[in-house]
Amino acid sequence: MSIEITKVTARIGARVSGVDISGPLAPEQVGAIREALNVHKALVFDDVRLDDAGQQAFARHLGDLTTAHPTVGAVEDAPNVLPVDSERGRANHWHTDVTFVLNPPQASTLRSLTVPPYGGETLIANAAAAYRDLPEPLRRLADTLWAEHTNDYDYAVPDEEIDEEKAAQRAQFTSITYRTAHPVVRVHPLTGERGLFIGGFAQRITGLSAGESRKILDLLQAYVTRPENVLRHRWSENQLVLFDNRITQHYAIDNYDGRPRRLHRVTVAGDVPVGIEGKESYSIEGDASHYTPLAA
Ligand SMILES: O=C(O)CCC(=O)C(=O)O
Ligand SMILES: [Fe+2]
Repeated sequence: MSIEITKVTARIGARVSGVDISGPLAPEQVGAIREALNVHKALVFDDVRLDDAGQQAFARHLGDLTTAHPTVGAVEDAPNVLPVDSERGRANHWHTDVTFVLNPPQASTLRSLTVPPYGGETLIANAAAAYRDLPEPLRRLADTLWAEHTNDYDYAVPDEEIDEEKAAQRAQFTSITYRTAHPVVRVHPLTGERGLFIGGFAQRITGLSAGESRKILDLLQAYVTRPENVLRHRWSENQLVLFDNRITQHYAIDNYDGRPRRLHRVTVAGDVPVGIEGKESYSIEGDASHYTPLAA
């Protein structure tokens, strides 16, 4: 059996077959998966027979795991597994996972447990294609910018949707404030590819006012979310999606009428981002070393 990679769209996403990720993997198989991830940014594995331990073991092939989340609790008896449950909040905003810490996860895995009968797709965008799409003057501007990412910002939730439980979840999410400055254009450490590294936790462009920051971030973000740069993944049960968190953003569409939807997330610890001039991200507030070991 040899690994087969089949593109899902021109710019992002591929299905991987010919490898059983529930068992031990040979170094060549891990190498082929890593290579496919570098090229396609998001990989879909169908009919996986994994439990939490198996998902953790698979993710560990790519590096050390983070604990489930800096501030949100793990699945019982699985400290590296974050429950992604429609009951516990919905990630229907564009983001890159946990970019408010100094070394955000390099990769995320999502495994489907319960899939709603309709809707509930995950959008995943290629932030490198977005960077390449920028007209030259905007690319030159982006190259010079840094952004502050934080978990503590003004999440817009309509008042009628705030109930006690949601307020408690929000309080837990922001129970420790993190703030980190990252380059707006990040160089991928394995491929040298440049990508826009912004997303929902990027709230402020260093040196600009909040209002100016919003305009610049919105302008750049529009290139990330261009339909050509986005994979719309429709879940079926027992799938695993692996995406490169260094060079993508994602969005969980809230279009399933509150029907049950449950995924489990395991993330792989990442490196400290580096900008095009070799300068590293720096922490402004909050030490997340308990959450994510610094990957070598
Ligand atoms: O529910 C999804 O499809 C994605 C959830 C998400 O963004 C996350 O867990 O990081
Ligand atoms: Fe996410």
